[in-house]
Amino acid sequence: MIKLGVPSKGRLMEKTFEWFGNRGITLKRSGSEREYAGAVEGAEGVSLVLLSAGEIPRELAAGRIHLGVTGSDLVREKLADWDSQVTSLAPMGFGYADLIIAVPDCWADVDCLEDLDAVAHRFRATHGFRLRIATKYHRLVRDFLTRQGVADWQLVDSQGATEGTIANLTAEAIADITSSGETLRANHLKILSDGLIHQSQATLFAARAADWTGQQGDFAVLVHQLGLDAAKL
Ligand SMILES: Nc1ncnc2c1ncn2[C@@H]1O[C@H](COP(=O)(O)OP(=O)(O)OP(=O)(O)O)[C@@H](O)[C@H]1O
Ligand SMILES: O=P(O)(O)OC[C@H]1O[C@H](OP(=O)(O)OP(=O)(O)O)[C@H](O)[C@@H]1O
Repeated sequence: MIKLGVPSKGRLMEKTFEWFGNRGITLKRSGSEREYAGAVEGAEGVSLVLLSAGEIPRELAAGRIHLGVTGSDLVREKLADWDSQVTSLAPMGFGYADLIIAVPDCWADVDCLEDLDAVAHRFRATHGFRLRIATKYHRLVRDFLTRQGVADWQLVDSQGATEGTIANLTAEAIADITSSGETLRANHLKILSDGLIHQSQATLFAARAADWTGQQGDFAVLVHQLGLDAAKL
């Protein structure tokens, strides 16, 4: 069987079911409301595995699932050298979110990364420690700031309510995803003009490490059914 990993709850799950449904494949949760079992109708040799969106990158990398739907941000964050481990088969047109760097609105002289670099330098000289950026996207933020030549910062881990860390005095800046911008506005934060790290959306990925032996026939049919460009595979 081709194992397809799909987010187990919320809008990502609903939109994923809709995306496959529009292509003639019915995915559904089977069993009770709280049971994480799934069923597939309309595609031969495909089984459904319901997983946390955040765990799907690791399951793909380990080859425990052949295909998986999750945010492109999560794959880049959780997998070192992600494109050597998975192939991106199709952006799915939902689950849009931007990973950005934001600072307090009241930092009138900080609008871009160059300003942040200058402030971070002064901050370290004044306070004796590096300016703190709260995030759960450690790999993506570290790589981005290093590439952009910003120095004198440190990352502090925040697994949720990240925009609140500044008011709580545990960070000076944040890096988090935003979609409507409401949370940033409510917490009096502004995005740096060149602070966009990644534009994420739900994406269908294939695992390079999965055992594809004997799955090629069913996979070829699935690729056709989903309208994927076979030449890209
Ligand atoms: N407004 C939003 N808030 C949170 N995540 C969003 C939003 N818009 C899109 N996303 C995307 O949804 C994905 C995160 O989904 P979700 O929070 O269900 O994952 P998770 O961290 O595995 O959750 P859990 O561990 O609670 O199961 C990310 O790829 C993220 O970019
Ligand atoms: O731009 P917006 O539409 O306001 O959305 C962005 C917010 O949504 C996410 O939080 P989530 O609700 O997943 O909770 P979290 O604090 O646990 O990350 C994200 O971490 C932001 O806080």
